[in-house]
Amino acid sequence: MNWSEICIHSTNEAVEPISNILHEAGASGVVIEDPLDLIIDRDALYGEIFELDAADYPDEGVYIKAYLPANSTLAETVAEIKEAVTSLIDHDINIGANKVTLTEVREEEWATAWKKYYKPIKISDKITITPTWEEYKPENENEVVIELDPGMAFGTGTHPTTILSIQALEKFLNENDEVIDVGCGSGVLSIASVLLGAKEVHAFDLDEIAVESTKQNAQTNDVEDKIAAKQNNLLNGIDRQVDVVVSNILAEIIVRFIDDAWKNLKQDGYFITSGIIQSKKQTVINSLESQGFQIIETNELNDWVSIVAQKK
Ligand SMILES: C[S@@+](CC[C@H](N)C(=O)[O-])C[C@H]1O[C@@H](n2cnc3c(N)ncnc32)[C@H](O)[C@@H]1O
Repeated sequence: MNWSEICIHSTNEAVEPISNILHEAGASGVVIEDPLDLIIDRDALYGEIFELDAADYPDEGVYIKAYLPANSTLAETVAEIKEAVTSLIDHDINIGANKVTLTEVREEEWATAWKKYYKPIKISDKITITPTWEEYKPENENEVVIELDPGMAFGTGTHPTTILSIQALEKFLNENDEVIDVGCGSGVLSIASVLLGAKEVHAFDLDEIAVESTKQNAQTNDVEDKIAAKQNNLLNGIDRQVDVVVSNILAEIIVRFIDDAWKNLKQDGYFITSGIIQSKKQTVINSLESQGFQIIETNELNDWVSIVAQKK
């Protein structure tokens, strides 16, 4: 089969909603080409070296690429994608240049195109994420290794927002904690929570494919007995008292369920949020504080921010 590579020139802020639009349109393996990846000292930060070619990257903004079957409905699919992306403006999301290009690619290129970016990555001193198809030998017996095949779900573990979330989990999660993961995607944060000592995790995602991916990846990592994954819209209808709520979703979505996160947390519990673009950081902090949360710390990677808040 022939495939077409769709490339959308947009902004960091629009990466997640556009990735969702592409997935919903049936695209496979979304690749983000962010020029900041060229500057960042990956070797020092995560012990991982990528072979990146500057020619693949825009001067400003990011390229979001995905692969669509080049069949008779391709033109309609691309038109729908363009319309959905443009309508993000109505949600106050900056879509930047919003230039869409289409290139035909051969099947072999498509199959490996996104995988070439996905290599074992050291998230912290303790945690390494490796794709299921790569051989990886832990450097020492304390290293926690998460094996992932995200398939069509978001969450290779390599995105800065996921890295920030895992680093916060490593710092604030205690042995035997109960955790809720809102917007679980591939299940990467749920699995990290269990491997860091959580007793049980309740993982929710609106997207059925993400729920399946979480279940599959939980099995691959032998933690399926500790992760209950379910389709759910944010925390609607959820009523439990946990130690940690973690959520890597856009700022616009986080502010919509801060009250539910508060209700579902024990006293002194932590709300770890990520997926927040720099310009929306203060909005999220203000909403958290007006709910009664105390901001414990904020962390930044590239243009992205994570916030750790505590129910006091
Ligand atoms: C940025 S991804 C994060 C995936 C993974 N947790 C990670 O850190 O890599 C956000 C996820 O939130 C999900 N999501 C978006 N809106 C949602 C909603 N209203 N309720 C539940 N999940 C939602 C998306 O389907 C997507 O899987």
